[in-house]
Amino acid sequence: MSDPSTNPIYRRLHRIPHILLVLSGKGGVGKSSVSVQLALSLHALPSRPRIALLDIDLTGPSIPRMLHLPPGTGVHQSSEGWVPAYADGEEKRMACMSTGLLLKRREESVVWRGPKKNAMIRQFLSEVRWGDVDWLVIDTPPGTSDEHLSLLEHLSPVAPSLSSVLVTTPQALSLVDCLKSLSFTRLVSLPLLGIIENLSGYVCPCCGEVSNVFSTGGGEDMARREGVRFLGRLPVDTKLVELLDGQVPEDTPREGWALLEAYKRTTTHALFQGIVQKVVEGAEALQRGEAAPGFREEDGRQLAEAVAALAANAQHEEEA
Ligand SMILES: Nc1ncnc2c1ncn2[C@@H]1O[C@H](COP(=O)(O)OP(=O)(O)OP(=O)(O)O)[C@@H](O)[C@H]1O
Repeated sequence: MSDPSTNPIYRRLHRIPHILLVLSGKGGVGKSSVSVQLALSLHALPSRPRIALLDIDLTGPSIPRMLHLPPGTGVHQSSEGWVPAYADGEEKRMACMSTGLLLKRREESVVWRGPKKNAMIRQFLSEVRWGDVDWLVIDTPPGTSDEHLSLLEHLSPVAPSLSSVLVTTPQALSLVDCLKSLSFTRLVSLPLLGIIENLSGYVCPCCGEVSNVFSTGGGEDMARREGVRFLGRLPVDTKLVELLDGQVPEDTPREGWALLEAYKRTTTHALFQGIVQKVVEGAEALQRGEAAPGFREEDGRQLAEAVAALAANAQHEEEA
């Protein structure tokens, strides 16, 4: 086996204790907003961890908009690699990198084929100067695409730090795709910390009360059936949308990071506390060598070996 210290991705990432992939079977279920909320909620922990948020949704990057970072903000080249943008000002505990930050205008489209996407993912993993971060949260594209395979191939030298969470909505169509993503995590031996059910119920914009006007519970049922941990349910919250669309309410206290302060005042933030606690517990248990609940490798292979087998199979099918 080759010496991992010669691998630029290993050298850049091997000191990060927790690398968390946010997955969803389907587009539009709220994966990016969950990634941002995970990053914000981790940032707000009393232990004051340092967070890096990497947007691998290369052609549909929404993280910069949600973090209120306009194109071109902060990202620049230095002799030691790309310096990421910081969303929390001088505190510099929330670093972000995304193709959205490299564009000149937000409306600019990114039309790339597989090899260019693969090269960009590699660059993001090997060339960004994250510094000593405690959590690297990676927002991935929906489904189980070429990008996922590239990402896991590149990340296999740091496999012991990897885990994932899966976002779904309660509707049957989303749940079917969620099950496909769940089986993907097993196929590649990627530990899954659990399932989050988003857009489940509704927060009254006037009183903040949560009601179940739509179907709920599908994600929880699936988690139970599959023996996977259910991390929690997040309702439709109009205040959250306004915030992630770039509007910090007028009455937000001005000390501290305005986005985080405004987020802490949403109903969803209160509900997210339980989720982030379970994520931290799950990731720390993994670090101690315990298996994630319901985690089973499809055929007993370790991540690197399983990803290599899947990539070889994909190549074989392309050539056939
Ligand atoms: N709990 C929620 N309450 C209200 N709106 C939400 C919630 N979660 C997500 N949204 C909104 O739904 C839209 C889609 O969310 P988001 O971009 O996070 O989905 P996604 O799964 O990442 O989509 P894509 O597949 O396009 O990357 C956004 O406008 C977001 O603000």
